[in-house]
Amino acid sequence: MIIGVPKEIKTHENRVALLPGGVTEMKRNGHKVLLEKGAGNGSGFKDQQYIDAGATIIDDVEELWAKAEMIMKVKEPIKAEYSRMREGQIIFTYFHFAADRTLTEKVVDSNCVAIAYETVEKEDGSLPLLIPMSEVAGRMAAQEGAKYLEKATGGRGILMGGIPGVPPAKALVLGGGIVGVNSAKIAAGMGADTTIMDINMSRLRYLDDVMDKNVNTMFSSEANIKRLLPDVDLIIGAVLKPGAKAPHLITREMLKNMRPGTVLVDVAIDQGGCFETSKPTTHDDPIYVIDDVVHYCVANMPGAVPYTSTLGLTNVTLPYAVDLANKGWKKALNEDEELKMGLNIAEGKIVYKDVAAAFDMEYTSIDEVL
Ligand SMILES: NC(=O)C1=CN([C@@H]2O[C@H](COP(=O)(O)OP(=O)(O)OC[C@H]3O[C@@H](n4cnc5c(N)ncnc54)[C@H](O)[C@@H]3O)[C@@H](O)[C@H]2O)C=CC1
Ligand SMILES: CC(=O)C(=O)O
Ligand SMILES: [Mg+2]
Repeated sequence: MIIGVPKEIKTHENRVALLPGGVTEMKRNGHKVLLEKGAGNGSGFKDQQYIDAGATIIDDVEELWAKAEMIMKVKEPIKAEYSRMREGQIIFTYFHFAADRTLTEKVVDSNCVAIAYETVEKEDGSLPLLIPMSEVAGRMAAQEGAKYLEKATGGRGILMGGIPGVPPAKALVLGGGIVGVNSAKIAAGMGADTTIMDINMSRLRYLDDVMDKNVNTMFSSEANIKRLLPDVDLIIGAVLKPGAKAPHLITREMLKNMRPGTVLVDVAIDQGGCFETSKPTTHDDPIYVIDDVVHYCVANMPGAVPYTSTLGLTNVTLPYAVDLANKGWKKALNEDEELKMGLNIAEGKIVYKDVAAAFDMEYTSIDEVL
């Protein structure tokens, strides 16, 4: 199979979908890799390393998309890329369809095969291709939160850990999954008095067992959230129902109950965001203020630490990509339930229920396309 790896073009997105070692692995399996010139630069991997591994460097991105039978990317295709997607082509990347109707419609119209990293799912419900990026974004969320709590960046001017004689900041983490546990770890490590909320009681029991002393757990409900709002400094949004649009746990009205300079970091923004007032921002211009509350809503947080993120991502995506290349998408998905969960749209049909539901579009059972 011919595999194409374009350079990411989203603002400050420096990750790349395949490492030189991945090229070697693809070649060993009889495949050909086309890499867009400079695609690995942002993560510290030079064209020459890819050439040495056996890749062909392509200068013209249109040519790369036209020739590739499978595109491996990091972020969802954006406007400039819509016209490049084509019938029968496998696109293996993050899509986050439920947050983006236009993208959903463009992918349907293209008749390509969209396999989304974020919905590949193991039997135990874990999301193996999302986990490493959630680990990165979770850890970053606490450090970005600490930064924007500084007065000069619009925050309340409170130090996360306080000092002897002065209490620390209070952090609230909504969702105790991978983003949640990682952000709570860092926030608590900085000394913040941290609360994690979730609707999954077994998860709360686990977190209660393993987290530091300055982390409390609380059942997630509107009443409990409202109770904490007047007193928290930092809120991290980390909820997820795989593939679906995120629920709004904090409404615009509720911002009035917060102190000026409170910081919201909405990591769930890639699925539409869990605060009503969230809208996607970029690393160029990451925050905005509504009712004196600072909002940080960057949809590709891991793009800021591309060395760590590219290694973390490609560690987990490569085996699935090799399988897709070796078998073709239908056979690979039919033989692997985990990968099958990744198929969102194929041949113009939406086969992931929560994506169709997000836009009231037609849903087709996956077995009809496989
Ligand atoms: N902005 C960015 O750059 C990035 C965003 N993400 C996003 O972060 C979000 C969280 O991802 P993960 O932690 O990996 O998911 P996860 O599945 O590990 O955890 C989600 C948690 O939310 C809980 N939850 C669901 N509804 C809830 C509610 N109403 N109240 C409280 N908790 C609730 C679930 O029980 C689960 O424990 C996803 O939308 C993911 O795509 C992940 C990586 C990077
Ligand atoms: C998961 C995701 O959206 C990202 O890594 O950018
Ligand atoms: Mg994202």
